[in-house]
Amino acid sequence: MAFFTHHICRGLSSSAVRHVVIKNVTIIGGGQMGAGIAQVAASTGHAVTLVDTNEDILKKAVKGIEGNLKRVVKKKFADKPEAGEEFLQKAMQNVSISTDAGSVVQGTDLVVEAIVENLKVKQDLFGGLDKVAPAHTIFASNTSSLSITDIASSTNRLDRFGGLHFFNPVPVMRLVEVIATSSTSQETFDSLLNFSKMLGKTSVSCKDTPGFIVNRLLLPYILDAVRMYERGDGSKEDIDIAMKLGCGYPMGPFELSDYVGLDTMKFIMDGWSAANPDNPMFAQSEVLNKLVAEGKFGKKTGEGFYKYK
Ligand SMILES: CCCCCCCCCCCCC[C@H](O)CC(=O)SCCNC(=O)CCNC(=O)[C@H](O)C(C)(C)COP(=O)(O)OP(=O)(O)OC[C@H]1O[C@@H](n2cnc3c(N)ncnc32)[C@H](O)[C@@H]1OP(=O)(O)O
Ligand SMILES: NC(=O)c1ccc[n+]([C@@H]2O[C@H](COP(=O)([O-])OP(=O)(O)OC[C@H]3O[C@@H](n4cnc5c(N)ncnc54)[C@H](O)[C@@H]3O)[C@@H](O)[C@H]2O)c1
Repeated sequence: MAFFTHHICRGLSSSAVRHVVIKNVTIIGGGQMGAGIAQVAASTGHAVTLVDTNEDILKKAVKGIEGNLKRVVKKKFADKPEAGEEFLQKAMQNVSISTDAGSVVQGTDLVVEAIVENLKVKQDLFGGLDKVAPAHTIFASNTSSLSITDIASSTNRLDRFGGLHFFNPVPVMRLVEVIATSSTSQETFDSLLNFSKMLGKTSVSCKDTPGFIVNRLLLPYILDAVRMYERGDGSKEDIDIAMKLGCGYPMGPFELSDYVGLDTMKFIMDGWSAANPDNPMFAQSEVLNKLVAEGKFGKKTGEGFYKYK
């Protein structure tokens, strides 16, 4: 059940701002990102329903969440095992799963979508949910590269629609980009900011511009690394080592691409290429296309630029 709260918003000189307090969250997509968002939301006291079309993926996601939380408990509650066990039980009790998004959104305050990076698929999902979700329910997409305005256009709740862009792995990465379109209401935006804060994340505000902040800068970097490799200017191993040791990045661009998922990378790349057909930066990458065609999506399939088996 949602309720509203008033608070004084810093920077808005004592104007009262309302936000929906989010308790019940539906997360759609039980892959890497959806499972990570579910883990963080459940362990911060939210009632979470994780939805996927594939039941096996949901079972795997729940197993993964439990495994990750056990690692957290072992570390954080090293000298308080009982409190750790209680934390784990409570967090796991907060997670339920479903393959029927339409039925579970009926009691939800927030839908966070983390499904495949495809505009039409996201629009179809939200268009359907818009017809059955309560009026107060806020919709948010975790898209990496698509326009939130375009995704929201399949609904009649443009004022209650925004972007929540999490980073992978969600339990570790501290940032959330909160995206407002020109139609997102202040109340929705404040609700999304507050939700990010409740998850323990630091948020930055972004306009609905391509790639928001992080990916607008990350995409040319990764693309340039791939072009260097394709030209034979450096091996992927050397480029990765160079960026880790030369810049202090935790992963090099090829390790990061494998970690994000080359299928997702290709969806992003194809979208930007279609939107900017004359920009040589977005010309097709033969190496990426070949790996994806071979089903080598990176860490999640056991092979991408590198082998993980
Ligand atoms: C290729 C063709 C070109 C195509 C062009 C398209 C380009 C598009 C570019 C955009 C991609 C966008 C993707 C997305 O929208 C945005 C992103 O998410 S970008 C990715 C951001 N993430 C990163 O940059 C991650 C960088 N890596 C790291 O920070 C670290 O390597 C790591 C993943 C945290 C792992 O750290 P390590 O030290 O190596 O390993 P440990 O195992 O010791 O872990 C440290 C610490 O973290 C905990 N942990 C690790 N993984 C998880 C997990 N999955 N869940 C929960 N916890 C995890 C682990 O337990 C350790 O905890 P501690 O013991 O320290 O408490
Ligand atoms: N991988 C990353 O590093 C990363 C980081 C930030 C944002 N994102 C974005 O998050 C989204 C998900 O990425 P991911 O890496 O978790 O992908 P993933 O492939 O790991 O998971 C996607 C899941 O969505 C499910 N799915 C597909 N269509 C569905 C539908 N209609 N209804 C319910 N479930 C459906 C699939 O079965 C799959 O389990 C994408 O939009 C991606 O761009 C990814």
